[in-house]
Amino acid sequence: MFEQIASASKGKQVVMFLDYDGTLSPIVQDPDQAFMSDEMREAVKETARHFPTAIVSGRCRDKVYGFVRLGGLIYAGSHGMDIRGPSRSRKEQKGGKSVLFQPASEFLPMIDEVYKILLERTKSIPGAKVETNKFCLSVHFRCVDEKKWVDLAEQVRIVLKEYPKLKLTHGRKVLEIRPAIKWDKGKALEFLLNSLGYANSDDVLPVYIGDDRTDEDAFKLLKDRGQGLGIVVSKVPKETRASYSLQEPSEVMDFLRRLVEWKRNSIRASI
Ligand SMILES: O=P(O)(O)OC[C@H]1O[C@H](O[C@H]2O[C@H](CO)[C@@H](O)[C@H](O)[C@H]2O)[C@H](O)[C@@H](O)[C@@H]1O
Repeated sequence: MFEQIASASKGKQVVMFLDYDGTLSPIVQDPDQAFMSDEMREAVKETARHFPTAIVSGRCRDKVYGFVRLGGLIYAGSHGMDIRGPSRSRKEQKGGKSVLFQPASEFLPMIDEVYKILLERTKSIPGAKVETNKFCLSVHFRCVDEKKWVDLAEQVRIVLKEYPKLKLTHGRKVLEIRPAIKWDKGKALEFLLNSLGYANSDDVLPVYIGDDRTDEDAFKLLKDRGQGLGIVVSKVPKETRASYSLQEPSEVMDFLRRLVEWKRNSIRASI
């Protein structure tokens, strides 16, 4: 797989897009403890030194930055609804100037309201956890007894009936609530490519690595563009629009290291 990707990227600018949970950090029971290893941080840091790199997460931007703790990267939180991205002007980009893009900002009061209601509604279900990700909410059931999953989903459904402008999606043992706007990780990827100046460029190779259903929107975008590569992180074969797969975050780390090494060698060879 690596050789195929390296050969596809010859003469092209690789732009790296990385999901966080399950891709850079292993899945753990407590979402607040999903730390990334120092080795992975180093691999991401080196990746960002060699290629434009963005973290695209369901978490809110501040939270995912709190886990990654690296400058020089683009951060897109809340499934791409909270982007601190590069300025469109090359001059400003060089000066490190960034711009905020938040297409769902009008939903903030509604999301806050629903967060409070869900906290109240789910507090009697042991193990249930409601997490706010600024423009989105996550209702976790990883630590809920399987017999109670239906009850929890029903509580969420009842609440959302009153909020038709919000929609429900599913992730890894999590129900995700977000504004029903046409915006997802795929749109965020496209937005970032445009912001980086690669809107209609043939000599760019976006690479997106992710493990969850919301990452499929980004894999689809790449397929539809006929440009770039999706890499799904999964231990088991699953239906996906990604072209390649890695089994777990440690393999993602090895892949990033190899890519950096390959880039260094190609720079050396060209001198
Ligand atoms: O887009 P991502 O960066 O992958 O974020 C998706 C969700 O990830 C987190 O939940 C998942 O990881 C947790 C920690 O390993 C795990 O406990 C949980 O079961 C997983 O669903 C995060 O907590 C969510 O808010 C994100 O939406």
